[in-house]
Amino acid sequence: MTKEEIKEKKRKSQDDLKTERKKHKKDKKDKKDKKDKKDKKDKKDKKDKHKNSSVDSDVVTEKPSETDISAFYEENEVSVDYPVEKHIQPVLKFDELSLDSRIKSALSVFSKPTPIQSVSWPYLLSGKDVIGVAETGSGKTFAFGVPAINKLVSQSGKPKGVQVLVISPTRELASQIYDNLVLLTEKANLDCCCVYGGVPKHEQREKLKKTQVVVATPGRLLDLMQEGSVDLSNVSYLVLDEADRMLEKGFEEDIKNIIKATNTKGRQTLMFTATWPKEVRELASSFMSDPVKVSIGNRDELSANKRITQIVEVIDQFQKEKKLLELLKKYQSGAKKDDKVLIFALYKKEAARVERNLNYNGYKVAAIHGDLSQQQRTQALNEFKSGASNLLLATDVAARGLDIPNVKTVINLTFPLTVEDYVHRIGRTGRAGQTGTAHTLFTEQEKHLAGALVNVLNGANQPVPEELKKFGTHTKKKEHSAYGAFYKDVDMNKKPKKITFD
Ligand SMILES: Nc1ncnc2c1ncn2[C@@H]1O[C@H](COP(=O)(O)OP(=O)(O)OP(=O)(O)O)[C@@H](O)[C@H]1O
Repeated sequence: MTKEEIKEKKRKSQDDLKTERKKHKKDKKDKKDKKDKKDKKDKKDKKDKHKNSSVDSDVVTEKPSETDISAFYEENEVSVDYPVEKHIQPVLKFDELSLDSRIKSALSVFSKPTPIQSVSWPYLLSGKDVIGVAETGSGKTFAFGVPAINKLVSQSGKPKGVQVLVISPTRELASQIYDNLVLLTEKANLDCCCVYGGVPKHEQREKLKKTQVVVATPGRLLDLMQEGSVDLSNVSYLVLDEADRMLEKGFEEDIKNIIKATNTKGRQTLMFTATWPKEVRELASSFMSDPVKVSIGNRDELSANKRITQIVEVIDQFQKEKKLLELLKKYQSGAKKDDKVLIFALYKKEAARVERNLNYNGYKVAAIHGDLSQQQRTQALNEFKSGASNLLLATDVAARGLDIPNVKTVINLTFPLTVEDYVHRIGRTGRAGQTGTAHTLFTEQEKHLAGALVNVLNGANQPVPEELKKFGTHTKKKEHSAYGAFYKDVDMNKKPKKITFD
């Protein structure tokens, strides 16, 4: 090849490269334009979708403006999984809702509905089955509770038999839901009864004879059903609170047996939770009829409350208890000395050891775990709620649902067995619009959960420590949902052990 030919070839290949680059740039631009166009269209569709949603005149008395609704949907990242033509507009103020005046008066302590209440109430009041997914501490108890009691008071005459049943995974949570529902039933001259294990049955049997509303943990409820002390055949409003926990494989049979005993034809079924993993969705739908799924925030991915500052520290597991003492100094000294701190351990043996160690170091600590009697558990929780004690040590029995005022910090001394449990645990702070901090000690033992934790941190715009990234960011699929918060040793080869609620 002559020099000229070589030059010509070089020039040609440079031209080719230029054309290639130009083409690539153009493709990229086209792609971007296409995406922008699609985003614009999606946004428009979303707006139109809300415009198209109908007002159910029976449940909504006043119509909020379309602009208000669009702004509300966007601000709260509301998603309603239901055919557009069947959508019902949300209620943005209590006044917009057609509710019994006694129930309205019980709500007057609040200024307006929370987003999950705004969106789910119109569907619930018109008799629809609803799956409600919203962050921890966002008012889900009244979201399902208000329509339940309103349904009872709308009947002519005093309703007979148990008509509303709420199932909850722990005794403490059942008791808290009961405390909330009683605020409504008392006003409406109805009875509410709470049924859970660890306390004598006699009083519960007596109350069951005349109540219309029951809040229960599954174990004790089944026990009372088997001895014939409760008839669920009139239950026409059934709620699974912390629904994903209640649908885990180890609990499936108990829940099926309870649901079978309810009024299967005319029943309205509700599932509420802050985490809705794919694994439970199919089973959930088998108990529901044409459900509306309402989510607040982007809840298709596991996500934590964004008002919680999440700090994750990767440390050697033998350093954990020393580190805990440092953290308590950090979170409970000076101006913060009376701040409430909740510490999570994983196993009850671990909790008992840490409790001794904290007492030895001069901390007055209340504790809730499975080795304690129900009376001790209730007393510890009450002391922490009232502020008589500002340090509570708990296992995952306290991870879900508990609404304890002013918990400033959650410390995860040992990481839970699932990242869903992590989201629930840290959700004990930052409730009802407040902020909070979650400080988590992460060790190599939990490295298989690192990827999922990184996703949760990223999703809430929290810093991800380099040491955590080193464990790899792949997410391990949950192999069996029975290894939840109440499970002891995780051996993936073993058949899942049946977990019972009491
Ligand atoms: N409309 C409202 N406005 C302000 N606060 C409210 C409203 N409704 C309920 N709350 C309060 O918000 C707090 C949290 O409510 P709740 O315990 O029902 O949360 P949750 O969504 O069930 O949380 P979790 O997922 O942890 O179970 C409670 O103290 C409750 O009284």
